[in-house]
Amino acid sequence: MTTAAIIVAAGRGSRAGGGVPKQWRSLAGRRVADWTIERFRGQVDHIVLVLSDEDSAAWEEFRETDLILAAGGTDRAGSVRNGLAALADRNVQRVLIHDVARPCVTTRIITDVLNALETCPAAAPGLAVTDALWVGHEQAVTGTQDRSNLFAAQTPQGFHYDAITAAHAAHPGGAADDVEVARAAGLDVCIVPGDADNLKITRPEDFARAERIMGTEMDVRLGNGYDVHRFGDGDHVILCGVKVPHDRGLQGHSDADVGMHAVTDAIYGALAQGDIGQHFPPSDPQWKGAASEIFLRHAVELAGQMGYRISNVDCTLVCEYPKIGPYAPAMREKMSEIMDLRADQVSVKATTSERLGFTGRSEGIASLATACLVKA
Ligand SMILES: Nc1ccn([C@@H]2O[C@H](COP(=O)(O)OP(=O)(O)OP(=O)(O)O)[C@@H](O)[C@H]2O)c(=O)n1
Ligand SMILES: C[C@](O)(CO)[C@H](O)COP(=O)(O)O
Repeated sequence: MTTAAIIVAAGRGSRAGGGVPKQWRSLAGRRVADWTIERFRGQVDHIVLVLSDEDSAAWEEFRETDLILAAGGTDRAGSVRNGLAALADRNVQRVLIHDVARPCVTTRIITDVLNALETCPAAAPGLAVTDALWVGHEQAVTGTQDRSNLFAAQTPQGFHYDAITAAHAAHPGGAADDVEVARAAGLDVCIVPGDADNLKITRPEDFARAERIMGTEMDVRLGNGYDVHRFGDGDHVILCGVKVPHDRGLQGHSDADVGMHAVTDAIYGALAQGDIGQHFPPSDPQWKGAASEIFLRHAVELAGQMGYRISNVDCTLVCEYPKIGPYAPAMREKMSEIMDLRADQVSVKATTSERLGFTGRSEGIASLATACLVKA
């Protein structure tokens, strides 16, 4: 089952003011769009970002990433249609459509919408209206409105891809959201619980509220990892996923990738979920000679399941030889690919121990790592 998210980000944010469209303004240290994109990483297979032709710097920037880009339409629905078209050859079954202006969306909401799509052709978060509702005219109450069965609509709104694509193609226009488009095509829409914190930044004061939400929910975790492997016979070592020629090999039950083991343990540590030995016991013959990326992928998956995203990882290799510098870029690239991070979120560096101790005598290689995880 292939799942995609379409983040519509082509609006001008006229009600929010501020000189630049709201999605490019800063919120708790990052741009609104960066927060929103981050929320969907690890939750879906593809992310489409719909951008206005006016935002040329964003086109330049995001062209270099794994995001699929699509051009904005003249209204929100037009942007959604272009986002759907950008997925035409990706064999997508489920699609989530989300406002870039809702950066506080939670993993819980995304998961609930996806789970609801198992049984419903469409599903979306709604917030039951709790305030009394009035009808007003010229600052005077002219009537009241029964609030029972009323919901405030939120995003991401989720659909079966073929059904919502057909629904948009058939719709005459003017819909407030994709649920309205889906219902016009006869699709049943299930409501999952929304969240008051999943606000859409619309007016200038919404930035302060979103910052407060970000601030209160910010859960940052650090973990450290340390590992040592002894030199033995061989003509290469595997370090951070890269084969490095050397006149000795590293001994170990798996491929003895001391760097990747330290990074994996740092992630387990941040999650307070033990260490590699607990998850992949050395006594178990199935891990004999195993590629260490199996362990790292497991730790990353566990982080996602627990609702954390990896913000950055820093790994230090301690050895006199082999020289790490020439291989460090490939190591960063390999580990960033495994962890689904950008290369600038992964650091690999090395130091000697001035010929002191077991690393100084070239009896083995040690590695230390730190991982920073943030509640997604
Ligand atoms: N032509 C458009 C219009 C809107 N949107 C997106 O649709 C969402 C709707 O939220 P809204 O608050 O209406 O955004 P804006 O249209 O940017 O805001 P405003 O109406 O204040 O200009 C936003 O993510 C916006 O970027 C879009 O992708 N393409
Ligand atoms: C789709 C939406 O977020 C549902 O609440 C909303 O309708 C889009 O924003 P707008 O202010 O109605 O344009």
